[in-house]
Amino acid sequence: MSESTVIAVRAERPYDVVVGHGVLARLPGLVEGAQRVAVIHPPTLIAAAAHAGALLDRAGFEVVRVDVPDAEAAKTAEVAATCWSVLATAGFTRSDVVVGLGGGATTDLAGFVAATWLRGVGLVTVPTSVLAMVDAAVGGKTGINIAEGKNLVGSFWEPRGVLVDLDLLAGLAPSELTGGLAEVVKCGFIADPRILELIEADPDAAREPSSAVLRELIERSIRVKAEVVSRDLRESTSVGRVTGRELLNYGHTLGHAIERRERYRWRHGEAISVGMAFVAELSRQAGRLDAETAERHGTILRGLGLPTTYDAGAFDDLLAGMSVDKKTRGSTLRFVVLDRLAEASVLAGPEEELLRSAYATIAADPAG
Ligand SMILES: NC(=O)c1ccc[n+]([C@@H]2O[C@H](COP(=O)([O-])OP(=O)(O)OC[C@H]3O[C@@H](n4cnc5c(N)ncnc54)[C@H](O)[C@@H]3O)[C@@H](O)[C@H]2O)c1
Ligand SMILES: O=C(O)C(=O)C[C@@H](O)[C@H](O)[C@H](O)COP(=O)(O)O
Ligand SMILES: [Zn+2]
Repeated sequence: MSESTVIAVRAERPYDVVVGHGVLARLPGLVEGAQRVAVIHPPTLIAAAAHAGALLDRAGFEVVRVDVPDAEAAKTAEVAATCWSVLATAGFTRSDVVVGLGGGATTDLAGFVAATWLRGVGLVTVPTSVLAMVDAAVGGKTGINIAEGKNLVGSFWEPRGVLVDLDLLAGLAPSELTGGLAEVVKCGFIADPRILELIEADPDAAREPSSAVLRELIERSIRVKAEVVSRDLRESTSVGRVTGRELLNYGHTLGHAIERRERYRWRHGEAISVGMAFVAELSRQAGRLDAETAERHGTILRGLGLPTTYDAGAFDDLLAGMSVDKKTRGSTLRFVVLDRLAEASVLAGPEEELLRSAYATIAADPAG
C-alpha cells in the first residue's frame, strides 16, 4: 500500500476520508463491532465487491452481498425496499454495518438504506467514481429520486469512514471520469482556485486516472467538501454570503432540473456542468460577477470535454423543474451565485426575465 492521505471531517460524528492506493484493505477495521456486513454494489463493481467481501470474510464477518441496479436506476424507493428485505432476511441488527461500494448513485442509496434500517445503522462508503470520491460519498447526504424530482427523499446520515481507493479508478470509463470533474471544477470556483489553475495547466493530466494531478484534484476537492460539511452538516438557509452547505449546490438548481427532464439518462456531472455555465452567466447578468470569471467557467468546462449548453426550447420545463429544488422557500427560487472567485451569495427570487436572459446565453442553437 502506498502512502495514504487522511482528511478529517469534523461533523456531528467525526470520521476520516482515507485516500490512497489499496486502502480498501482497511475496510475490516471500519466495521469492528459488527457481526454482519452488507456490501451494496452495482453489477459493474462485482469484482471490487467480491474483493471487499473476501477481506471481510477473512476477518470473521458474515458478508451479505447486495447487487443493486446500476446508476440512477438504484436510487428508487423500490430498490431501497428490496435492500430492507435483504437486511431483514439476513437478520441485520443495530450493531451491523452497511457498506456502499460504487459510484455516487450507489453510495446515495446505501446511505439511505443505512439511515433508515432500524432507524439507522453504521455506514462505510467506498466510492469508486471520481464524482463519488470527491462528493457523494463524503458529507452524509443520502437520498433517492422520485418521478417529481431528484433526491427529493433522503436524510443526513454520516458514514463511519470513507475509503477512497485510487486503484479502483482504473476501471472507470473516461466519460464517467470527466463527468466527475464537473464537481471538482465546482470546488475550484466556490472555494479553491488552485484547482482551476491545475486543470488549466494540464487538462489531459486531470483526466488521466493514475496521474498525480488527478490525485491532487481529488484530495483538494475532498478538503473543500470536508470543511463545508464540518461547518454545516444539515444545510442551513444562507442569507447573503454563503459559507454553509448550500455552497456545494452551486450549479445544481438548473442541473437537477436537466437531470429530471432527461429522465436521469444524463450523467449528474454533465448536468451540473451546464448548470454552472448557466449560473455563472446569471451571476454576471445580476451584476454580481465579472465577465472574465463568468467566461472562465465555459473555457474550463469545455476544455475538459464537459457540456455547457442545453436545448433552447426547454426553459419553461426547466423553470418548473427548478421549483422543487430544495433551496426554494415558499415560492421563492434561490440560486447560489458567485460574487467573485471563491465568494458566493444567494440570489433569491430573481425576475423570470433575468433567468430567461441568462438561459438564452447558454441555450443550444437549434440549427447547430
Ligand atoms: N450525496 C451527495 O452529497 C452527492 C454529491 C454528488 C452527487 N451525488 C449523486 O451521485 C450520483 C452521481 O454519481 P456518479 O457520477 O458516480 O454516478 P453513478 O453512481 O451512476 O456511476 C456512474 C457509472 O460509473 C460506473 N462506475 C462507477 N465506478 C466505477 C469503477 N470504478 N469502474 C467501473 N465502473 C464504475 C457505475 O456503475 C455507473 O455506471 C447522482 O445520483 C448524484 O445525485 C450525491
Ligand atoms: O453535499 C451537498 O450538500 C451538495 O449539494 C453536493 C452536490 O454535489 C450533490 O449533488 C447533492 O446530492 C445535491 O444535493 P441536493 O440537496 O440538492 O439534492
Ligand atoms: Zn452534485
